[in-house]
Amino acid sequence: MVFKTSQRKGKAYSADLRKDPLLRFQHEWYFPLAFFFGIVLPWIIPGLFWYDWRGGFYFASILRLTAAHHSTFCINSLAHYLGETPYDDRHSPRDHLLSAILTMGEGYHNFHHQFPMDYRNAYMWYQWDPTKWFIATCHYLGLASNLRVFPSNEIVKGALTMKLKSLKQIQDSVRWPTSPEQLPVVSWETFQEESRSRTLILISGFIHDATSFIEEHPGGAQLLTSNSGLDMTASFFGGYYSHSNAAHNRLSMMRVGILEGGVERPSEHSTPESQRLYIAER
Ligand code: HEM
Repeated sequence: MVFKTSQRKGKAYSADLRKDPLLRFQHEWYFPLAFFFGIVLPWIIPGLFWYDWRGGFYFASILRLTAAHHSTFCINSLAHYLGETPYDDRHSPRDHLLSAILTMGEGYHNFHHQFPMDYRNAYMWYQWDPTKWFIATCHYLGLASNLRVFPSNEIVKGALTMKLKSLKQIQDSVRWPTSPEQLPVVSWETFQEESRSRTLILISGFIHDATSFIEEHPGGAQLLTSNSGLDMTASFFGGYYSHSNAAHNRLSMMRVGILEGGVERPSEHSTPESQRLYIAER
């Protein structure tokens, strides 16, 4: 089972998925399961309970499947065609109310790509995606949990109780990245030592503490933990995977220090010969 990232280099770490017996079962039996649950089951339920075999086949099975597929396909066509790109114009996803409704939750697509963890799917309350309103309501009623919201869950709760906070309060609740002047300059030795007890990743001369992000990393925990104490600048910028602007924003909030000299120091044991061998092995 290989989970490959589309059009970009690098593979997501998927050992955890491969270990899950339910996922393995689904992967191995994908086509029979899709046929049974997508076509047969919705067809036979109206037939067995209401003796409506034709209605079950045409409406519950085929029409429902067609509508579900078309709304899914809208994400890759309409949601990348209609509307504006207010959060990032480097990529093609766009924000539009029509596609927000048709795609059932992915519609404010530009926002969604920039802030994938934010289930509101837009910044201002009047832009909120209809299906995300549903999720937010469930969350507020205690029926959905463990949702991560940027900038803060409180804003969703406030809006739902019709007590919208002022823009000033919203701005205050956002966690801004630490500015370089506030960060300590750290020696290579200290960086190495500290990276043994927590996950510290060096990117563009900044040391980032990714410990609290490990479980959330879409590329897998292992790519962070096994690279603690290393300079991952090239990997982060496309050598392994070209991260989105959203990822760059997340990264800037994890800064804990600046490396003295800015770049990884070559190991004292590193010789031109050993470097050649290392490259050949990989
Ligand atoms: C603290 C540093 C890092 C942060 C904050 C971070 C954040 C993210 C985020 C937000 C994504 C989702 C896609 C996107 O928005 O681009 C992502 C995906 C990914 N990251 Fe990272 N990342 C970090 C370090 C790394 C490193 C060092 C590697 C590789 C050695 C890596 C490999 C990947 C891969 C392969 C994916 C794609 C997963 C997939 O969708 O299949 N990341 N990362």
